[in-house]
Formats: sequence, structure tokens, C-alpha cells
Amino acid sequence: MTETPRQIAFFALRDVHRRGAYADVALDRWLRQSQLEGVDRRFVTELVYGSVRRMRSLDFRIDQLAKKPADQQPPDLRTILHLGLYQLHYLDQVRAAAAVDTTVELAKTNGFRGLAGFVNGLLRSSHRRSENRPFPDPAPASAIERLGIEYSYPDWIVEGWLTELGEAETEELCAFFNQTPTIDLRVNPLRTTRAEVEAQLQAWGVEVQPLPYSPQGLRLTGSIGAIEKLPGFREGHWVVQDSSAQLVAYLLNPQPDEMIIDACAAPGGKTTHIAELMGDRGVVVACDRTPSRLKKLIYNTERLGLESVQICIADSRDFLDFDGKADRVLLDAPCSGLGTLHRHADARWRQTPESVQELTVLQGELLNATARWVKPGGTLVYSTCTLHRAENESAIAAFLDAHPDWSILPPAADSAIAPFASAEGWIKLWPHRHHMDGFFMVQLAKK
Ligand SMILES: C[S@@+](CC[C@H](N)C(=O)[O-])C[C@H]1O[C@@H](n2cnc3c(N)ncnc32)[C@H](O)[C@@H]1O
Repeated sequence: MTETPRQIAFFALRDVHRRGAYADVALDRWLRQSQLEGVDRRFVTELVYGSVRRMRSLDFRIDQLAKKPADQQPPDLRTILHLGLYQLHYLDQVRAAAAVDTTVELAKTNGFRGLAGFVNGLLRSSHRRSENRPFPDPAPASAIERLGIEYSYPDWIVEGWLTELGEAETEELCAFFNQTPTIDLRVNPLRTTRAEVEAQLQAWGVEVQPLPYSPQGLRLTGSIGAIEKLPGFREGHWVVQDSSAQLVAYLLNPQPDEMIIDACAAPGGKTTHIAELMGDRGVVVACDRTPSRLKKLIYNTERLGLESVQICIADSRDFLDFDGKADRVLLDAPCSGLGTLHRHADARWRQTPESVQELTVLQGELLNATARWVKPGGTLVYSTCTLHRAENESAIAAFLDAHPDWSILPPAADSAIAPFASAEGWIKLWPHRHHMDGFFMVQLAKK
């Protein structure tokens, strides 16, 4: 079979829809097997992530025009239609005729020769319809449904945002998460300076901007190619870490010679930041229950040349003999990731109200167990990359209710994180407002 970007995208999407593969894993597998390069690889990536993200909007278009709704079409045909409709309605660089013709070809070569006319007709009708009617048409009665169909989210996610943000801001947030994510770096101050890394990257032809809120941060813009090939990667001059994730270690505010425990540490973005801020003096215990992720943490620690990190493979809810030993604990909890939907195309379809509910139980157990590790007078920072109240504000309220000897400690007024603190003392970063991943973080102090 000819190896075209659209064919490779189809194979990857077939694994997502038929086998339940993660979109990034399926994409990576098919790209590694292919001979495609540069522009073609980027096109496959766009097709796969875009078609997964926009699934609800694309299905709505199929439902409008086909006799059978999208979820009753043969799964591979639905995937092919998604690919065609995505190019037609969301990719300016693909001409409509090319989107139609290549999709018809894809149908013919993948077992739907007899339905080539149907594919051709549906795509052409959808194109014509979009030229003279708004989308979605007819307009849904509620804001939840309108935003859910137009921007392609499940209702329950939109509903939560509408309650917190109102319609105008929810629309901005919906649009934000449909964009390609930016890449931020955190410079390792033990090896180099931000100005040096900035100069090196510019000399390499990469567009780069210092991040306003993180003194170690740089944002890459434009095309960058393979990240490992950029100057300074092998030398451990920087790691990839989003602007908002960089703020967590500033809130924790670790000091040299302290004993810090990172309870959910892998792959080590925040562990390594903590060690850097301590000047690599003291101990950072990096605990995680997933050995494969800890391997990445060990690799990152070695690459950055950090020696203060000690590994602990364990479930942090188990008795680990850390009680009362830590000056500070970081609990960067497993969460639904609803603040990073732009980075994980399929996360909006994988998470459900039930999965969030299950996570809140785990988060509560982790909070109770790791709080015991903190010395009297010490602190614990709880953070997540979700925007869901149940995993954030409500989790903290429940913890404080059950632990009257703990209270919220707002960030120091001169810290990098201070501008974001709410009246309650916690920090909730909204991507459409702050142009970084969605994050929640709060510092708790033990009296
Ligand atoms: C949000 S990620 C941590 C990201 C990490 N802090 C960083 O900045 O790179 C959550 C981690 O929690 C780990 N985890 C989940 N449940 C755990 C448990 N009960 N005990 C320890 N680690 C757990 C997962 O393996 C995962 O690596």
C-alpha cells in the first residue's frame, strides 16, 4: 500500500478507535514505521490529533448528511470521513477538492470501494453546506450543547466550565484547547544561564522568548524539529516543562540542605526543579509507583547532573517510614488532566464524571498519607494539572475539614507565583487567561 501521510494517519486513527490506543502512542508507532519526513510527519500529526480532538464536531456533520448516524457507520468508514471532514473544515492549507479526492481514494484503498460515491457525496454536501450556513446548524438550544458541538467537547466538561467562567470565557477556553500547544523550557541554573540558552537557540534558528513569570523559563515558537537535537539538550542545560508546571516548585520554595519528598514524582519535571532550586544540596526523595516512569526520572536527573535526588519505588499511600521527616512535601497528584487538553487530543473523550470521582478518592488518600510526612512547622504543596473543582478546591476543603491543625499558606509576596494567588490563598491558572497549561496549586502549612 502506498505510504502517504493520509494513509499513515488512517492507520494510527484506526488503532485509536478500534483498539483504544492512546492517540500519541498510535501516532508515534506509525510514524516510526514510516519513511515520511519533515512536512509530511507534521501533516500526519495534525490529521491524527485534529481528527481525534474534533470528533464530536465531525460526527455532527456526518449525522446531518448521512442516512445512518456516525456511530452506526462501519468504524473504519467513520474514521475516513473524519479525516476528510477535518481537512475540509479545519485545515486552511488543504484545498477542498484535494480533501475530497484524497478521502475518496483512501476509502477505495481501505475496503470501501463500493462506498466511494457516498464518501464523495457526503464531503461535497458538507462543503456546500458550510459555505452558506453557520455551524452548528440548526443552532442548539443550550450553551452547553452549542459549545460542545462547535468546539467538540463532551457536555459535562463544558457544563463545569460554564458554572465557573460564564459563556464568553468558556468559549475562549474551548478555543484555546483546540490549538497546537506551545513548548516551554526550564533552564538548569546549575549548568548555564537563561540568556546563554536563549542565545544558543536563536543562533540555531529557533524563535524563543523569555517567560514572564518563571525566571528560568523560555518559550519556543515556530517550527523546532526533534527536541533532543536542539543545542543544550544532551548537555543538560534545560528540560521541557510548561510555564505553569514551573511555578509549582517556586510555590514549594525549597531551601538548600532541606529534606524534601516528592510523593508522585515521575517523570521528574518538578523533582529536578526542586533539586536545582536547592543548589543540589540536601535530599529530594522522588517517590512514584510506576517503575517505567521512574526510569525517565533517573534519565532526566542524570542528564541535568543532579546528585541530591534519591529514588523510592512505592505507593505513597503505604507506610514508608517518612512520618515527620520532611521539611516540605510535594504532592503533584495523579489527576484527570483537564488543564492540558491541548496536549492530549483524546483526554476529553477518555475522562468521564466517574473517572474524576475515582481520582478524587485516590487524591484524598494520597493527601492524608503524605501530610503525615511533614515535620511540625513544615509545608505541603498539593498540585494538579486539572481544572475540575472536585480534584482541587473541594479536595483541599475536605482535607482542611478533617485536619484542623493544617491551614492554607499563601505564597510569599515577593515570589514568582504571588501575582496568581486567589483570595483563598490557592492558585488556579486558566489557560485562556494566562497562556499556559491549566494548573491548580496550594501550599498547606502544619501548625
Ligand atoms: C501528575 S504525574 C506526576 C508528574 C511529576 N510530578 C512531574 O512533574 O514530572 C502523577 C504521578 O503519580 C504517580 N502515582 C499515581 N498514584 C500513585 C501512588 N499511589 N503512589 C505513588 N505514585 C503514584 C503516577 O505514576 C504518575 O507518575
